[in-house]
Amino acid sequence: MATVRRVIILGSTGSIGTQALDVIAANPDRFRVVGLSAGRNAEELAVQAERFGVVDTALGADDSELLVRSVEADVVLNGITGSVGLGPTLAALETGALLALANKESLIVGGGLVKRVAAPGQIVPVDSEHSAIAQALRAGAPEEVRRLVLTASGGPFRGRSRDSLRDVTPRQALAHPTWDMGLVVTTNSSTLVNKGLEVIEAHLLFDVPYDRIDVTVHPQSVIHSMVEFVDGSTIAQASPPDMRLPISLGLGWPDRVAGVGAPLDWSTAHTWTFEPLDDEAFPAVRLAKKVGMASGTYPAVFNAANEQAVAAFHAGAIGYLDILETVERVVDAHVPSGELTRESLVHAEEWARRKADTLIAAR
Ligand SMILES: NC(=O)C1=CN([C@@H]2O[C@H](COP(=O)(O)OP(=O)(O)OC[C@H]3O[C@@H](n4cnc5c(N)ncnc54)[C@H](OP(=O)(O)O)[C@@H]3O)[C@@H](O)[C@H]2O)C=CC1
Ligand SMILES: CC(=O)[C@@H](O)[C@H](O)COP(=O)(O)O
Ligand SMILES: [Mn+2]
Repeated sequence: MATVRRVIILGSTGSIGTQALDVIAANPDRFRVVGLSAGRNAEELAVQAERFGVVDTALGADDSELLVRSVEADVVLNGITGSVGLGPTLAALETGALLALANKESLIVGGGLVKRVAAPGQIVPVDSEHSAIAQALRAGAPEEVRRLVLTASGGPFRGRSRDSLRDVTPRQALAHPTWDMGLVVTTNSSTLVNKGLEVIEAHLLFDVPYDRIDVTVHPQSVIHSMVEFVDGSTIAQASPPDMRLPISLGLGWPDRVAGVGAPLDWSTAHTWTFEPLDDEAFPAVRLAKKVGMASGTYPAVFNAANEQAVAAFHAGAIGYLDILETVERVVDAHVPSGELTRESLVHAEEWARRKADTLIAAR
């Protein structure tokens, strides 16, 4: 019989956080919440703390980091949105707890810094594609892996030309076809920046070079990603689009949590389709690969510029196509300086946000 795992949930008021609490509430014999954190929503945090009998809570990224350092836990689920999750990610790794990582930005931005602190197997991906790959990798040895194939839903604007996207509204960008998620990741899915970030995330998690990581568009979001092996076999992970499955695997890794999600229904006819990514209409994946290969502070600059541009788009300050144009211009202007350290990262991120803000103000 497995022991009850003590879990800290960072970003507990968000999409990932609330679904994690659903999983835990349904499995009290497997998990117990010992810490909760949010950004600003103190009211909801207090309700959650009361419901789960949690004493230790935190608001903001710095306090989330302190919470992780001061409360003993077996698993830390980082469900914070944005690169502000880097401090809590590093703190969780330093405690030796398992890190169930939804906050992809912290790994992408921290890159080598995060990898240096992480013990082998300490980071368990919660992002659906990377959870799928982690599951598929159980089917073969690392040297037998030829290629990773990430699936992308294609977002709400799949099939459209770049020109036709000029006047799309925030409301349209938030109409994700298959997933119900927070504002930033949903917007990033529409621009395909999310897939670009996920390619970098896959490279960092699984040590596969960029020229062996592909993206295919799969609008149904049922195949969550695939691993191609050297003998030509491809292992895909399939399940209805429901984040409670990868969240439960993140919390219980390497064990599965029974009954957490509905399985696929084979009694009705249905079709899964795949199509190539339209790089002209959606250049984000190409740009992200370039940034990932450049490594160092480039991924942090890419992400910070995108965070600024996404916020500006939702504030009505720029148009939809300006998001990626801003990111591209900031990346092009970046001059990396020396070794990757926490300080050089902070410096590069601050520079990227200022540069993006200047470009946004000039629109
Ligand atoms: N939602 C999903 O299905 C998926 C999400 N992800 C990734 O998971 C992460 C979370 O996404 P999602 O749950 O959708 O986002 P949400 O916007 O729904 O939730 C974000 C959470 O982070 C908290 N937060 C925001 N800023 C801070 C801060 N400065 N310090 C501490 N906490 C903060 C928010 O608190 P408050 O409510 O107080 O603002 C909230 O709890 C992202 O990295 C995303 O890319 C990956 C795959 C799927
Ligand atoms: C559920 C999840 O993991 C999201 O990151 C998802 O990938 C978004 O969908 P697309 O980016 O494929 O549109
Ligand atoms: Mn994903």
